[in-house]
Amino acid sequence: MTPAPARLGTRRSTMATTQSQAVADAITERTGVPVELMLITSFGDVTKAHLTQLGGTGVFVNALRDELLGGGIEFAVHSLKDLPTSPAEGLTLVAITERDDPRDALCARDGLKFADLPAGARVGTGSPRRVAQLAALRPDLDYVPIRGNAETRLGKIASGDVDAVVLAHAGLARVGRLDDVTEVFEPEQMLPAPGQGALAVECRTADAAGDLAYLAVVDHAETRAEVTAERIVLAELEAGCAAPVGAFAECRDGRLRLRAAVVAPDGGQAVRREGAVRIGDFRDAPEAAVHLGRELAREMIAQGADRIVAGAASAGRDD
Ligand SMILES: NCc1[nH]cc(CCC(=O)O)c1CC(=O)O
Repeated sequence: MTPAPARLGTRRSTMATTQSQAVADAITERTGVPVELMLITSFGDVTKAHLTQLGGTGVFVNALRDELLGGGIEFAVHSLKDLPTSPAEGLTLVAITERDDPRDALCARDGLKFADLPAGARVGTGSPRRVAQLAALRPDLDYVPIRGNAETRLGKIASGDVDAVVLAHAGLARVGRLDDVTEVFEPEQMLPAPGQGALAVECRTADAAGDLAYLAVVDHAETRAEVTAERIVLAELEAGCAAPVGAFAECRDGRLRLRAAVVAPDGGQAVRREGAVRIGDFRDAPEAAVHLGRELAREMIAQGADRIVAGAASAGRDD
């Protein structure tokens, strides 16, 4: 007997449907359960022009969560970095998938690298995290807010509105635009947003331990430990997705290494820290990740990171 299909709610954008379909395929392949994509239109999708004023990506997340709680879909796939750090009542992140390349990427005209951009060049990004870290490296460039999905933003290079844009490598991969990348930023230059590149599978809490427990087949323990540490830093700094906070953790050689930075909007002031813990047994990883993230955030606060976050709070949001 074929199991009943599970309904996966997704936004309509290319990035959303691509990542949802990839997760759907992985679930079907490993469990035999057919997954049906359900296209959900959110308020944010019909009022794109004013997304920054609406409160960033929250509107997209909320539309899917409303469908989950209302029973219209069984599960949803979100870009983890778009999810607030506080848990949603009645819902559970039943899986965190193995993350794609977590780094940010530069797409510039004429194949230019970041160092090749002439002084005064216009770089399109509305993300305070990206602007602050880039300004710390190149204060001579002009960082301009930009709206729309990845394809729209890349179009502004072709039209001459901007000389370059900075986007997540993972997102560019999902919309098939990696050919536009002229440089990938290493974590030493720019730390990604907490959770960047990872996808979160969310369902009703009652189903997570019951009928939909099989969704956990796409969970990836290393990624979960990494993004847990990163998101704890964000939560401890009481910073939302609009804050100039970069955090990047890596599981390697039995260790979990975490690097984080809080940078003032003009790049002038910064608090950067790194730390690591040995992880003997992967079952202990989530606890070790929480501890590592918390300690690092506290050290950063002691160095004034919370004041930089508060000072940047009036800036726009768009990561
Ligand atoms: N807020 C938009 C958003 N949410 C997730 C991604 C990229 C994919 C990812 O990080 O998983 C992007 C685009 C971008 O930042 O360039």
